[in-house]
Amino acid sequence: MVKNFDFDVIYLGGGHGSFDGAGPLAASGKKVAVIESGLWGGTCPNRGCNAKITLDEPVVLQREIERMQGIVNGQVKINWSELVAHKQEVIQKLPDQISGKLAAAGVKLIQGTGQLQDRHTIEVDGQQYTAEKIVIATGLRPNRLNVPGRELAHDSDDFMKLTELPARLAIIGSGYISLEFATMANAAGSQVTVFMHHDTALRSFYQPFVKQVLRDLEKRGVIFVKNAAVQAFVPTSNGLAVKFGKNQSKEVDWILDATGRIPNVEHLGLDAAGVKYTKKGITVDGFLRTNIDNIYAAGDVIDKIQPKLTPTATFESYYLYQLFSGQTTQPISYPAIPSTVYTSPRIARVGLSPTAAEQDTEKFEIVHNQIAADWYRQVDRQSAGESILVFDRQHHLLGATEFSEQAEDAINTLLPAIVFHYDQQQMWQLAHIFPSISASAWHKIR
Ligand SMILES: Cc1cc2nc3c(=O)[nH]c(=O)nc-3n(C[C@H](O)[C@H](O)[C@H](O)COP(=O)(O)OP(=O)(O)OC[C@H]3O[C@@H](n4cnc5c(N)ncnc54)[C@H](O)[C@@H]3O)c2cc1C
Ligand SMILES: NC(=O)c1ccc[n+]([C@@H]2O[C@H](COP(=O)([O-])OP(=O)(O)OC[C@H]3O[C@@H](n4cnc5c(N)ncnc54)[C@H](O)[C@@H]3O)[C@@H](O)[C@H]2O)c1
Repeated sequence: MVKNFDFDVIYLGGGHGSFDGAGPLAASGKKVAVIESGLWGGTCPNRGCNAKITLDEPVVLQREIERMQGIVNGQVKINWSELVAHKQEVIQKLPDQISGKLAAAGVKLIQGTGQLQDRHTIEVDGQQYTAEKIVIATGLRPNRLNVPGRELAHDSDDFMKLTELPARLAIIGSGYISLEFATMANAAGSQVTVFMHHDTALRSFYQPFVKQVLRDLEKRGVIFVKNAAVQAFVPTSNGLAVKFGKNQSKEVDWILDATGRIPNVEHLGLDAAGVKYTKKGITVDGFLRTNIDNIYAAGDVIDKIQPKLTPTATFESYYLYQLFSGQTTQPISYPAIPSTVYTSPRIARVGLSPTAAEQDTEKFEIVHNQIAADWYRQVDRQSAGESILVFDRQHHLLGATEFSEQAEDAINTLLPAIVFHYDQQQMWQLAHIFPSISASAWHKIR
């Protein structure tokens, strides 16, 4: 007997993990609903990528003018409150644009907090909706360090709403958010202290490049406290104190807890529906299916080895659209997912890392390039920077890592060579606009 459901597919959560696939799925004729408790579009547009990159833009400008001193004169001073207002202007239309596009494709938008009642039913504000298939795409939320005074610390969302920049900023952790926000706050004039859990930062990036980024930030006045062992946050007459190490203390005005993000798996009714999860997220198979065969997951909430980033969430969402619309019956096959830390200079990477390639130098060719040796990077006087390219012995590009002002563009342009395994002949079929970052980057791989 075929049961009649309200929808073919309901997505729980309205971020990239759902909307990139939900729209095309509805447009293909399926009955689709998306439930969102907060802002349409989720983390990336509203309190992640788009918001952050807007705050970063004056840093890029400041650094370029710094390098061009003498040719242009004067320093750039960042007006933080104007910058935050500009960021708000840039991002405030995004939720309506995203929900508008979904509605136009035929998706039913349900605003509210959803909870599974059973394997086919989700309740939102007392109303029940049923679907043949359900996709959980509820993302992550900031971790809160479990120390006394934890309520005195804030998260990245709070930081991006600050209309006044704190004079003295403590950042706990040394991952993506810590290093990006330390870069911005330092450039805008804050005294920044980063409290590191261990003695390394950005552990998934190539460490010789990370060390150069840290050295540059140190020269600019950022203090890094290694193996900090943060114990507590306490109010003082003049601000707040971070208690760390053996009875050490640092007084600041504001504390950013950037100690990672944890999956939104609680209060979703996962147990009621029998869906398995761990503290790293929802467990799925190669079809992004949970142990309950009509319930799937997508985006950051999945327990996975792929980086929890927007390109991964988008790829998964699009894969589920293809699976649900019958365009594929195959398990998901992830491409090489690139990532960048938006420090200034940035570090970007994709594919096989130099560290992995160094383990077998017979098998791989590793090519180092100095950014300053590239005439195009001399145009804006880039002196810091390096790229490392990894090839197989037939000269197929397998991986690329770069530390430079435009590392994200250099890595992006090389993606097809890695994903489609181009040979020399194919590489020469691409005639890039000259001069450009793409032309520079491809010049080094052919
Ligand atoms: C500060 C910051 C900067 C970042 N910068 C980058 C970057 O530069 N590049 C990059 O690739 N990635 C970046 N990321 C990561 C990126 O934002 C995420 O990988 C991406 O947003 C994941 O999308 P998602 O759909 O899985 O989750 P989310 O976008 O988090 O969406 C999940 C949605 O589910 C909703 N939800 C949760 N529970 C319920 C419920 N019970 N009912 C209804 N709705 C619910 C939430 O409100 C949320 O809108 C950044 C993240 C942060 C925090
Ligand atoms: N450019 C980007 O793509 C970008 C930017 C920001 C965020 N993100 C995404 O958001 C996620 C979360 O970012 P994040 O920076 O919070 O996480 P992260 O995992 O990158 O870094 C967390 C940091 O907290 C530290 N830490 C953990 N426990 C600690 C403790 N007890 N004391 C001190 N330090 C401690 C870790 O050592 C690490 O340095 C990232 O993993 C990424 O998926 C991506």
